[in-house]
Amino acid sequence: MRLSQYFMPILRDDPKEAEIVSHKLMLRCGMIRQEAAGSYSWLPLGYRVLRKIEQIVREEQNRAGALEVLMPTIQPADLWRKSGRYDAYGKEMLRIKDRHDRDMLYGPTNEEMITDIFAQGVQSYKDLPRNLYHIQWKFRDEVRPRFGVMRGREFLMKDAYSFDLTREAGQHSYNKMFVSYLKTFARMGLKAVPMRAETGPIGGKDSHEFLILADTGESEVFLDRAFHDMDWSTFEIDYDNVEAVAKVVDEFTSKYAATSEMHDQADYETRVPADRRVTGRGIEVGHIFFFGTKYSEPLGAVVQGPDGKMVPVQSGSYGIGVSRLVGGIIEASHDAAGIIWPEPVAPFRVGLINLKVGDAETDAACEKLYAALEAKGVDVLYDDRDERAGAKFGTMDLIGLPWQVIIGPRGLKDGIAEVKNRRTGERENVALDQLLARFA
Ligand SMILES: Nc1ncnc2c1ncn2[C@@H]1O[C@H](COS(=O)(=O)NC(=O)[C@@H](N)CS)[C@@H](O)[C@H]1O
Repeated sequence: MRLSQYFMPILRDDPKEAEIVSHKLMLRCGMIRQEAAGSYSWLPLGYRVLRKIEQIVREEQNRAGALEVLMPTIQPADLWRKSGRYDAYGKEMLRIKDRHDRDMLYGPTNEEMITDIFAQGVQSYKDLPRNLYHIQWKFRDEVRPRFGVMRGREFLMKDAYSFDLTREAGQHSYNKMFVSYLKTFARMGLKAVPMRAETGPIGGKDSHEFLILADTGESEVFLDRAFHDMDWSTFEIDYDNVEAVAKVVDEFTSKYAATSEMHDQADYETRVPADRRVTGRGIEVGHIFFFGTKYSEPLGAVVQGPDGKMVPVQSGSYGIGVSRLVGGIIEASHDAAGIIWPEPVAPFRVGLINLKVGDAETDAACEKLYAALEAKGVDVLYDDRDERAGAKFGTMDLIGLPWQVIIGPRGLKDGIAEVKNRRTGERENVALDQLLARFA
């Protein structure tokens, strides 16, 4: 992509309404624009990141055996009346009427709808287990939307729903989602620590939330430093191996980690030696629940068991804040100059900087590399604007692409370009004919 042809309205200064760094940087980089309280347009640079995060979530859900569907954002109120949540959900629910005066709502979540879909599609225990998920916009009329996309009113969520015959089988479905979350967040360069959690309006009694540590997190967390020493980005897992999956869950739940709502100081001091106690703040990027027959019973999601009797299925629901993650990753990965994108979610992998637009040799060298990178499918943003070098460096550091390739007349004399690693700041001179191999 040529920057001279892109749409990336950079702001020079921190917008006054932004309080936390991710909100400031997303506005300054022209990634989003606020349309209403808690509701944003995703501009090209931000939308590329959102789609990359969504795709990683999708791949790991599919790998865990979940099946992707897509349900509407607007739901009939009747389903919610059956479960009793229509009134219970409170003011967060955006209630609307259609032209025939029918009660409808903008879905804050989809337990009722997916259970109804499942109920009509499955009659026998032989069709279990199943896990259906979608990645869809939600609306929650938060009393105080803030921190940009972190606590929005319209936000993108992956929500998955599992269906099993027995509580024990349901536990394996829950455990598979637990493990898939560890892998999902690790692929984004995050260590999202699983913590026992409250179940709130979703219900049930088993629940874990996954938090990334960041000073601006809304949750206060207490954990064992041992988590930091674990590397969970590489482990492979056979999701069909019930014991192996349960073992990973045990490994991650045997260490102490709790938000303030669930924290027990005495237990903390007993289980975690003083030098390993870490407290801080965390951003909840995922939350999983097991709630048994809470929805299958009122919605009549029953199957014929092996003994011929009809039983309500055992269910859980599993959410990831896809749009929240864009802000969350910035909170966990930035410096004074701007964002530092982990490569798997970066909007572009390479920022190509032409230090002297108009200089024939420099233009030619940049065009050649740009075309070669594009031809190899490398996401490259080519800053071909007629701007001062300093401004170009500032912009590239601000938007946080993982790699910068800097080409100018001086370097060309020696047949080299400068390659800068945005995360480490390391600079390296690379021969022009070696550049493509570095990235392709
Ligand atoms: N107001 C919000 N803005 C942005 N992300 C949000 C918001 N509320 C929740 N999320 C994200 O969505 C995830 C799941 O939301 S939740 O309420 O915990 N869970 C559910 O809604 C269940 N139905 C899971 S399928 C949260 O972990 C959080 O990352």
